[in-house]
Amino acid sequence: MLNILIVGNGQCGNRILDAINKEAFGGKSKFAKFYSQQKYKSKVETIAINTAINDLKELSFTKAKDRMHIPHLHGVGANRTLGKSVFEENKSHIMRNIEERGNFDVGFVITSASGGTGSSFTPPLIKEIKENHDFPVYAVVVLPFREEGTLYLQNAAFCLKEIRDSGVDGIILADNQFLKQIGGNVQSAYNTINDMIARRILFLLDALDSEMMMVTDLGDFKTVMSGGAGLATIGFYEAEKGMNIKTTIQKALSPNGLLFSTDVYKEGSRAMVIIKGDKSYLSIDEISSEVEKLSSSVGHVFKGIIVRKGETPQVLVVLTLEAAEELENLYSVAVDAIHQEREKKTRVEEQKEIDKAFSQIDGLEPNY
Ligand SMILES: Nc1nc2c(ncn2[C@@H]2O[C@H](COP(=O)(O)OP(=O)(O)OP(=O)(O)O)[C@@H](O)[C@H]2O)c(=O)[nH]1
Repeated sequence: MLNILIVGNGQCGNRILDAINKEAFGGKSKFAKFYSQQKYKSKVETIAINTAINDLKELSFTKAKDRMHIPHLHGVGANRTLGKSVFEENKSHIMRNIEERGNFDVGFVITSASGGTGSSFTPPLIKEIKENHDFPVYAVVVLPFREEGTLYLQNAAFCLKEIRDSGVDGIILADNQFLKQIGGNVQSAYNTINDMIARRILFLLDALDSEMMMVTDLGDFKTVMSGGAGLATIGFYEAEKGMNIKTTIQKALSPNGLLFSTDVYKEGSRAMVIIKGDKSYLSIDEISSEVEKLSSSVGHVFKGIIVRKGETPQVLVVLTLEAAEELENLYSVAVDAIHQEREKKTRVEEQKEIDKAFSQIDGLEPNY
């Protein structure tokens, strides 16, 4: 049995964590958390951390003991410099909360890259965990819609770089912009995206702690995640009626299944393909031919099969990337955003000249 830590930082991280708890408690009901046992086979500890109390109150499936409020007005308003100093002031308190929960085999920290709290807490939190413990820690990072504004774009660029430099064992990317194809209004898109991420993480946990027909384990996951440029994404697909396993694997690797825009066959570095379902669907020949196709272009592919009586086949692919064109695009828009913010700041400085002009009449009265 694995001991797993999942931390959700900031509003986005909190909500994805809540979606994980919703799935794990098997719950549609808001009250599920009060009486149900988690469905996890592993021992999973979840902690939602936020500076904004209202974001924590909004959670429906995360127990009160798993919500950690770091008082700072109503969030840090997308200001990462402020966020970092709030983390520093509360670091020992946060680490104590984690440490009181025992030892872990693996940890996940979930955040948006672009807000204030999550994006500034996550890099130093991972650094702190890595310096004091020896379990692998993976970041699950949500990238912003590109039209959300310059502050969010510049935050995303700096946050990702800092997470990479934090000692993290790998970054799993999910991109709101790419996933917005799902449609609907923002709130329902968020819920759908959060459920998609939650489902993939729970499938992964299930697979890492399963007795499979063909085994993949935490060691294989670590090897996959250490490949490529330290970046990864996850694909998933549940077979539709009559769909064979070959097509289901292809769909998991296509834009239909991935959390981040990538051409798997061009940008992939290592992969882990896990197939779950009733034995009758699992044609070993079809599975092998698809896995071989993938390994001929990405290099090593670990394969795991979990036989579950009566279950519709589902495929999960963890894929590390050696290149990421979409991330390069994001950085080039972010650089423009950083320049825009800098110019704006200079303009504001110039406006201080206006203040100087006004101040010339301080203390004077009009004479008529
Ligand atoms: N997928 C997804 N993205 C979200 C959700 N909520 C917010 N975001 C995205 O997260 C980014 C904003 O970050 P938040 O997590 O809200 O900010 P925070 O970390 O709480 O920081 P502050 O509010 O600035 O203190 C934006 O890019 C949003 O699009 C959510 O529930 N799901």
